[in-house]
Amino acid sequence: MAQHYYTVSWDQLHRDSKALAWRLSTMTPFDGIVAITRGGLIPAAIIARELECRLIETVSIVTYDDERRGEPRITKPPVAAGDGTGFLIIDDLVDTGTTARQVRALLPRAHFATVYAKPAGKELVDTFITEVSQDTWILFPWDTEAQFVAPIMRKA
Ligand SMILES: O=P(O)(O)OC[C@H]1O[C@H](OP(=O)(O)OP(=O)(O)O)[C@H](O)[C@@H]1O
Ligand SMILES: Nc1nc2[nH]cnc2c(=O)[nH]1
Ligand SMILES: [Mg+2]
Repeated sequence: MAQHYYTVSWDQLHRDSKALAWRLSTMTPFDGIVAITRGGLIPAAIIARELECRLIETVSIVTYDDERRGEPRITKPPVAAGDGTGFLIIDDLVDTGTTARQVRALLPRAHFATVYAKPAGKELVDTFITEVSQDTWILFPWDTEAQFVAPIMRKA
């Protein structure tokens, strides 16, 4: 289990994804975006809007079951991105780099960007915005919901 949690709100995810779009805007135009599902879908939608890119391809890769990492399985390869030339790959984060390695092998010539990155995987991506420590688990807005929390004194 992770030592720390880093909770990302919808608002923060939007802001961080937009910051990534600003950085990528100096590298445009891209012919299309490849979103790594599922986590890359929402960042990819935000970035596609900012870069005025209307061609979105997907690659489906399953590596985790909650916080447990397994063997990566490609359940849908990209079909319209060739070797990746001119394409931008978007994922929510890179952690160990397992997913990134698989996708890079499929699309070696694409530009790879993530919103968040951990040290073990950050060398595998070309551009990212925010780094968190390796022992931190990022909780995305789709992983969480607001709920009652007991007062500090009651918990003690
Ligand atoms: O660098 P890694 O150690 O490979 O971890 C990063 C990957 O893990 C998560 O995907 P996950 O497999 O949980 O699937 P999901 O996107 O469908 O939630 C995340 O969205 C990245 O794609
Ligand atoms: N939600 C989430 N999925 C991950 N997959 C690999 N690392 C992480 C993480 O920190 N958060
Ligand atoms: Mg993913």
